[in-house]
Amino acid sequence: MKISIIGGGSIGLLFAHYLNKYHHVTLYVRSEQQARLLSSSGLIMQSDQTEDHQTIQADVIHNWTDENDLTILAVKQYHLSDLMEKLGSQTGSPLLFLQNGMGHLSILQELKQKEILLGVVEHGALKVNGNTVIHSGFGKTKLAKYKGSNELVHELLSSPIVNFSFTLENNYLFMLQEKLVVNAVINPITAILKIRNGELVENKDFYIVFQQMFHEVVKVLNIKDIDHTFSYLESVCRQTAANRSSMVKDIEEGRPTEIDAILGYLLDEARRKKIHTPLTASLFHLIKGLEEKEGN
Ligand SMILES: NC(=O)C1=CN([C@@H]2O[C@H](COP(=O)(O)OP(=O)(O)OC[C@H]3O[C@@H](n4cnc5c(N)ncnc54)[C@H](OP(=O)(O)O)[C@@H]3O)[C@@H](O)[C@H]2O)C=CC1
Ligand SMILES: CC(C)(CO)C(=O)C(=O)O
Repeated sequence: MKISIIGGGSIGLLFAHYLNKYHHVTLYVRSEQQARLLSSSGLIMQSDQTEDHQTIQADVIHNWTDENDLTILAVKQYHLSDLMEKLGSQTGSPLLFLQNGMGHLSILQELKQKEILLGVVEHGALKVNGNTVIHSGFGKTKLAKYKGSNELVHELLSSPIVNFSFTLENNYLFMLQEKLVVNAVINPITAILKIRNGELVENKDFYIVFQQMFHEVVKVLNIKDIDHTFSYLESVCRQTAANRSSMVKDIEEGRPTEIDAILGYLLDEARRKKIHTPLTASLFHLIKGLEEKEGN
């Protein structure tokens, strides 16, 4: 397949590395400098097991068109609004959105593309510089259809790429909600306390707040299988125990966080459903306050 990836950050570089092994990938980035670096020096992927260097096609976002089989959106939630005009001007090729949170659901309704997929990335990736990425956590990418046929999903599922598999989920809403629970509980609390993910389940007092937040979130999302969802949340927390969440890193590095698409989305839902969510509101404002204080 001819695949375009928009965004040369951690996830964009990771996806470009793996998909380029089996497909024809072009990476669209914001700066001329990064496009030149990738085109001239190639893309480097580092992990515990290996370091891999390959040539990659890269260009600036200005030159992106939908003359391809798939465009993958690998930017943060808060970057999407800037791309809407560009995505709206082309209506042909299918799109795959990989963002955490659920803020992007409302903008998908505005797009005319006939095929739209949603993805949940369970890998960990860390951009080192414009052409180097560390694959820090091995997982998989879950895909679900938002609209259109299943053909594209099956093409991706059948790409035999080592350490980079895709699975098909039946219901995009359940898929995004499950990840939202994880990000809504783990990210804000770890960012406020500046702790590793694992400390949430290791420290008995932090664990009380972890549970309280979980119960608020599942109530807003009207999740029925509470035991299964709590086990999933706890297992992610234990599997990523040594990690610092993306929100901790965003706050510390002075970048905006994805809090609007995570807790902001939940607060809107809570308001709409008239559900009282004092802890979600407090965590939301504490993160907003930290963003302001750290100049994010
Ligand atoms: N990193 C991870 O391990 C995981 C990330 N995710 C999710 O994946 C999404 C992407 O995250 P991540 O890759 O870490 O984020 P990064 O901040 O590392 O990368 C985002 C990239 O998007 C680029 N970008 C922004 N606007 C545009 C534009 N208009 N045109 C082209 N490029 C643009 C930025 O460019 P510039 O560098 O020029 O600013 C940046 O390189 C997020 O929603 C995140 O929550 C999910 C699971 C794991
Ligand atoms: C799963 C988790 C919490 C891993 O750190 C994550 O997705 C994040 O940090 O954004």
